[in-house]
Amino acid sequence: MSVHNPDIKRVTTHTIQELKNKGEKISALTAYDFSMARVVDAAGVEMILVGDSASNVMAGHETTLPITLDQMIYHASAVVRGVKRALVVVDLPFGSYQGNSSEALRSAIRIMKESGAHAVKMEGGLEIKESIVRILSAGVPVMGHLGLTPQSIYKFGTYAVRAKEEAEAEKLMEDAHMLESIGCFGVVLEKIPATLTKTVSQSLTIPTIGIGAGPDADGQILVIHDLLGINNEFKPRFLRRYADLHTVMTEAIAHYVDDVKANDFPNEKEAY
Ligand SMILES: Nc1nc(=O)c2c([nH]1)NC[C@@H]1CN(c3ccc(C(=O)N[C@@H](CCC(=O)O)C(=O)O)cc3)CN21
Ligand SMILES: CC(C)C(=O)C(=O)O
Ligand SMILES: [Mg+2]
Repeated sequence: MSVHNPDIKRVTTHTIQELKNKGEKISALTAYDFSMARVVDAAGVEMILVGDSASNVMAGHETTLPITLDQMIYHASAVVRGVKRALVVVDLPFGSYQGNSSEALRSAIRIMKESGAHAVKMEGGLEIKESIVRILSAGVPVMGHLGLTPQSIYKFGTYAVRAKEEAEAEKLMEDAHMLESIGCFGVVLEKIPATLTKTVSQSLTIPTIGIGAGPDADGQILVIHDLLGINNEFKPRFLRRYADLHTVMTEAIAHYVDDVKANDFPNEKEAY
């Protein structure tokens, strides 16, 4: 296996748009730390999202709501130091942009200034239009996020598929067009019917990045720990596991424990 498009030196929002224009799918994954970001970047992924899923995956919270702006900046700055090629996008966390557009702008600027990331992502449509406009006006690229928006989990109550009903599907389509018209460079579509993803992706010029949204998004994203099978509890139907690192890691660690107990580690060569 080799890295795709080795000629691309640095992926920008324009590169992502060009991939859609020429019909090449966009690959994206999350990362939350330096070491993981280095691996993900070197393997050829075009976009790395420092997701607020760090709240679940890194900190063990039930939802994405508790993670703070300072914590997102800590994760994002570590990721940026590990990335040479991919576009680095950072989730604005819950509470850092919903209040008003001035607060949203301040949060986005803090992320850009303190982490060195290239863009931010925000959940929602019309409700947050003014905030997105302000951030875009400051020259910060923004990615939208529609469908299942985990920061609103307590409004919806479940992580079930979104926009199955006609009215919700129409609202999503309107929001997607609004995001494109104000200048967002892309939009994440999470857990919506595959047919709706196809319709939205074909009618937008900007790229869509799907998760649990079927094969017709312009790109795909997964949480890196899910893809690698580090997590063995999270098993939604949309997830494909490409490795069983949970087993690999558990066996390696158990082996180390055995060796320590047996006085086998360290040996003579491993001592000074
Ligand atoms: N590890 C991880 N992976 C993710 O993809 C992820 C996070 N964390 N945290 C933030 C959000 C939350 N996401 C979610 C959460 C649940 C489902 C889900 O489908 N859960 C169950 C129950 C769904 C239901 O209530 O019907 C499933 O089996 O599908 C999907 C995406 C996606 N994001
Ligand atoms: C699942 C992706 C799209 C996300 O928003 C996250 O990881 O926080
Ligand atoms: Mg997120």
